Parts: sequence; C-alpha cells; structure tokens
Amino acid sequence: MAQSIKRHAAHIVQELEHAASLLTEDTGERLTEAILGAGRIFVAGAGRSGLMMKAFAMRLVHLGLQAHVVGETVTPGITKGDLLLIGSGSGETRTLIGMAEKAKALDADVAALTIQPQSTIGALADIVVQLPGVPKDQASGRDLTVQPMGSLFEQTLLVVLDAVILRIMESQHQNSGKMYGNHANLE
Ligand SMILES: O=C([C@H](O)CO)[C@H](O)[C@H](O)COP(=O)(O)O
Repeated sequence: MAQSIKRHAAHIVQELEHAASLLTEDTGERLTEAILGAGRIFVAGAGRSGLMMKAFAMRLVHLGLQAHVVGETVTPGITKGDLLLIGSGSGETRTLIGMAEKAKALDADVAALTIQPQSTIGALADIVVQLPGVPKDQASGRDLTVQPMGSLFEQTLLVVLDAVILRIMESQHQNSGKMYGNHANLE
C-alpha cells in the first residue's frame, strides 16, 4: 500500500538526521575560512546540485559577499584570489571538471563539496568537504536512502551550506534583519 506524503516526509527527515550525524565536528571549517578570505566566490553545480549552489550564492550575497553563479549571463571572469566552489555528488560531472581545471589554470582556488573526495573534481580541489550520501547512479551507499538518485546528497548539500551561512553569521555578527536589507527588492 502506498505511504502518505507525511510518512515519506518524516522518512526523508530521518535520512537527513542520519546524514548530519555522520559529519565531523570540523566539516566546512576550512571552507568557511576560504570563503571569508576569497576576493569573490563563484559557485557551480549541475542539475539539482546546481540549484543548491545557487541558493547558497544568494545567502552569500545577503551576507554582503561578492558571489556569482557560473554560467549566468552577467557572471564575470574568475581570477587569482577568487574561489570556485563546486557542488557535485559524483565529483565526475564533465562540465564541472572543465571549470575546475580552468579555475586552477587561472590561479583561482577550488573547493568541492562531494560524496567522493577521490573523484576527479575532488582530486583537483584545494579544499574538499566530504558529505555523506549516495551518488546519482546509486553505485554505492544504497542503504542510506529510499530516495531516487542523488536526492539525499542534494538535500544534505543545502543543509551543510546553510550551516556554513550560520557559521559566517556568527563570526561576522550578522543577523537576518541586516541580511534582509541585501535581499532583492525588485521581485
Ligand atoms: O540533477 C541531478 C540529478 O537529479 C541527480 O539526483 C544531479 O545533481 C546532476 O546530475 C549533477 O550531478 P552531480 O555532479 O553528481 O551532483
């Protein structure tokens, strides 16, 4: 018999709680330092992972940081001192590998959030944040989730990035009210 949406939602939250419990105490600390030390932050990701990266870029802008989404028409060029932040569960998405290589060639720093630190993108990155989850082909870790493809990773990615935002808010004495002042007013 089909389960209710409520039960499915509760199951997803349970999976996320388990994923959060697998994080180490220092998860994201180096990344946070790199974000605060960067000239500008460029975020990249494909598909649903890319949507999470976009959501993160919005909050960085709310914090008053210079953040850009790779691939947008108005996104400037990356250069030395900038940080390219890639979210990729598999760490093997072709377009993102090319971006990581180009950023490195231009002397920018690269950080990756991925399930697979040993992946091509993980190996190219200066900073790797390993997240629990199941890659989209579900070749490993199937016991962690009932959800399709990379959903658990994509949700965990958003949760961890939102936690990074809270960490930056603490260190910069920011609050939601101040950040709201930087929110789009043409919407
Ligand atoms: O959109 C995606 C798909 O729905 C998997 O759940 C992925 O996020 C997209 O294909 C990018 O993959 P990764 O780079 O492996 O995160």
